[in-house]
Amino acid sequence: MIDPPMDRIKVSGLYAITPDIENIDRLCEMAYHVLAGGVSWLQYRNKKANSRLRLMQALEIHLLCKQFQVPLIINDHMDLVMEIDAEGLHVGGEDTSVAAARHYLGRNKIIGVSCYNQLSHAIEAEKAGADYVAFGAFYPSMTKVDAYQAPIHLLDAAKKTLNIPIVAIGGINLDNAEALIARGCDAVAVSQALFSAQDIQSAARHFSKLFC
Ligand SMILES: Cc1ncc(COP(=O)(O)OP(=O)(O)O)c(N)n1
Ligand SMILES: Cc1nc(C(=O)O)sc1CCOP(=O)(O)O
Ligand SMILES: [Mg+2]
Repeated sequence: MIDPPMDRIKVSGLYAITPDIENIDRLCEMAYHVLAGGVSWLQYRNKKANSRLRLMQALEIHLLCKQFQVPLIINDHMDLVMEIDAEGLHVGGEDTSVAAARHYLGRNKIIGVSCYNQLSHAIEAEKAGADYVAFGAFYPSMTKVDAYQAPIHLLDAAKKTLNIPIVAIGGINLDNAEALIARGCDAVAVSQALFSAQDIQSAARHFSKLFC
């Protein structure tokens, strides 16, 4: 078993995931508001951008994250983590394996892993050196309409079994987040309910307060 470094900050609180937006200024404005609203972690995820746009957007967002001392996690693209020296990588079932990512990124980068509704997958991910695991989708998601569905009681079993932080994801909003937090997830990962909010900063503040 590979232990993740113990001195590393642990995933907790509100974990924002960027939407598929092309305009860099608009994306940065939105990212600024989630950061000012108190988000603890930010993931750069853009499933539509080409490699050039991804690099430009990730660089700009990383500058903002550094101002707020918020770790930036890159979705899918391991090379981009190294290219901009981001804090970590998130991988899913169709991405690089945890072992390969750890080998490439080394011990100082955070690696998060999607486990959908599979506790066994999470146990393997922890053994392989993941820093956190994500389960979902707990609610219907407009961002990922074909997501696997996860039952809320999965969090109880995950809490009892795993030693690394647990992130809940999928259709989470200000009305349903508390139920997941009460079940013991360490963080909630949210995209639409934050970035499509009329007042993004206020939405981020309200989500963040749920963890106080
Ligand atoms: C925190 C978090 N959890 C789950 C995912 C989903 O990852 P994946 O299954 O690889 O799907 P894509 O995001 O790549 O479409 C995530 N990105 N972040
Ligand atoms: C990227 C992603 N992964 C999911 C999973 O279940 O693994 S759900 C999801 C979308 C999260 O966005 P929203 O908060 O808008 O539902
Ligand atoms: Mg992925």
